[in-house]
Amino acid sequence: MGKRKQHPGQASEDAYGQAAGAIGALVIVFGILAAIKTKLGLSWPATVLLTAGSLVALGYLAWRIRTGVKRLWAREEQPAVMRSQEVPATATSVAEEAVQVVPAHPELTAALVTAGTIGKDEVIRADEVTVTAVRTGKRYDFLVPKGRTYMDVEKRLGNIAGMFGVTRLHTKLERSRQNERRVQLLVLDEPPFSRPVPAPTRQEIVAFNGVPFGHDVVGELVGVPTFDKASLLVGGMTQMGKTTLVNGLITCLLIAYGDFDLYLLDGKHCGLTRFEKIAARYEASDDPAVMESMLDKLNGRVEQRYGKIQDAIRNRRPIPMFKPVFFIVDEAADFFADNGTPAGKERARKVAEKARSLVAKALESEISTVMLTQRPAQNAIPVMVRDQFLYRMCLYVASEGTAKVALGDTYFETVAPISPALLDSNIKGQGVLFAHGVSTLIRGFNFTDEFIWEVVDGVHDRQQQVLEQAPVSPRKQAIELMQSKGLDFMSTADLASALGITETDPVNRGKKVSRLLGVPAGKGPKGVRGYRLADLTAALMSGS
Ligand SMILES: Nc1ncnc2c1ncn2[C@@H]1O[C@H](COP(=O)(O)OP(=O)(O)OP(=O)(O)O)[C@@H](O)[C@H]1O
Repeated sequence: MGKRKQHPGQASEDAYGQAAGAIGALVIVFGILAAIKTKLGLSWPATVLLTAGSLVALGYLAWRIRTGVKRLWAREEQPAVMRSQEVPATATSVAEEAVQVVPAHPELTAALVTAGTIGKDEVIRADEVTVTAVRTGKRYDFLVPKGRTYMDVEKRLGNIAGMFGVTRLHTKLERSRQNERRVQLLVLDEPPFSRPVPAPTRQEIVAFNGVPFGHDVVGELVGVPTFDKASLLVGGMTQMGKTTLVNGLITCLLIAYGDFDLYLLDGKHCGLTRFEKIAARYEASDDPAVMESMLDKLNGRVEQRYGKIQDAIRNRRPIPMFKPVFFIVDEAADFFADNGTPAGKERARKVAEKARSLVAKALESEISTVMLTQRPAQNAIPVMVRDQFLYRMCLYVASEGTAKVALGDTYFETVAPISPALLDSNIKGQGVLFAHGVSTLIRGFNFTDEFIWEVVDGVHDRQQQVLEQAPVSPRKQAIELMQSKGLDFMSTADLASALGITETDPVNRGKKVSRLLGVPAGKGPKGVRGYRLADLTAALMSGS
């Protein structure tokens, strides 16, 4: 915008106006001073000085009032401005303070970051870590960062073990029931089971919640909550402790379950002999025909039990409780092998199918199978049988491939697997128990003979009491007769005459005897039809 041009006449007029205004103002000032002089009676210099001083003082007062009011206004507007500037500064200082007050746990943070369990920008807070010294190592109790869970640690347990300078075998992980972020990690400072742990007492076994299989790496009892609806396959190379483990397991079952029917097939001939006295049937044999006959017997019991379950459902009654039955086979692989002949192959096929059926049907009928094999080769136990086992255990084997035979083909894809090939083969009886998707390193019990005999004798005495107290019946009569004669087996013809059956036709006579005894006949030595003492006793004891 340009300046407006001024007219020359207008400038002289302005000067004239301003001079007139100045003369007017001087006259007014002179008048005011004269009035003050007259009023106060002062000399002219004093009047001028006093008036000038008063005007300066008034000006200063006005300036103070003005700046005071300005400051007041400014203070009212200030907080909003301050807040926007101060908030980030305050948050930063709190965060800095937190980092300073709660430092990261250096060992765990470094181990978990490098193992890939937590991110590089995450930490394990030192105030959320407790480290306790245990007998054989250290137990770390800590919380993983928010947004992570126990599973993140479990998935990388092998890598974490490596960060601690040990192997997966040296670690044990436990989760909390209260908090998904809580982790209890045990890190052993020496190989597992380097020191022997004494076998548990009867009281400790009774107090255990379930059936104990062995000790874990810190010497605590480990097992399964129940053997109902479950079966177990145990693999491991020769002389690794399978038979000792299963002897311990039977002893614990006798204590935990009290009473059950035990069917033992001792392919090793002397591995399970201690329990013969109380077994419903004990066979020391590696003949597949013997296995088949036991499977027939047990599958018969399964059918009987299923019949009772169906009956109960049809008649809207509660499902009956059955006496537990355990079928334990040592050196099981021998029974699935064939001798190369067509007949041998056919028998092997039938044995495999019957074993599969038994293990599969055990779920509802309370008949559990335990099989041991020292030959965990791919085809030693048919896949259709292997796949049915709920619980798996593998002692030392030379390779991961053989471990898969016992633990399952997909075992090494499970969470935190333990490789049985890494076990120290000099420490007998240790193995990986895989139950309900969790792997635990355990060492089976090595009970003294005295302890096992004491448990067996206790069970035998109880069995005899039940027999004595049973009401008189043809079955009881047959048992007493066979016991008095010291016989394990009696032909149908002999039993018929002892029970007063005069029928001469063998078929009708057989039917009558079977009806009286409530047990189907079987074949004895030399193919003679008749009854086993063990079968009659088992039927009397179980009331079936
Ligand atoms: N938990 C254990 N503690 C101490 N020693 C044990 C343990 N388990 C097994 N042993 C010892 O290891 C040896 C082999 O045990 P066992 O006979 O049970 O092995 P196995 O695997 O059944 O052998 P095989 O397959 O050759 O029949 C035995 O001398 C036994 O005393």
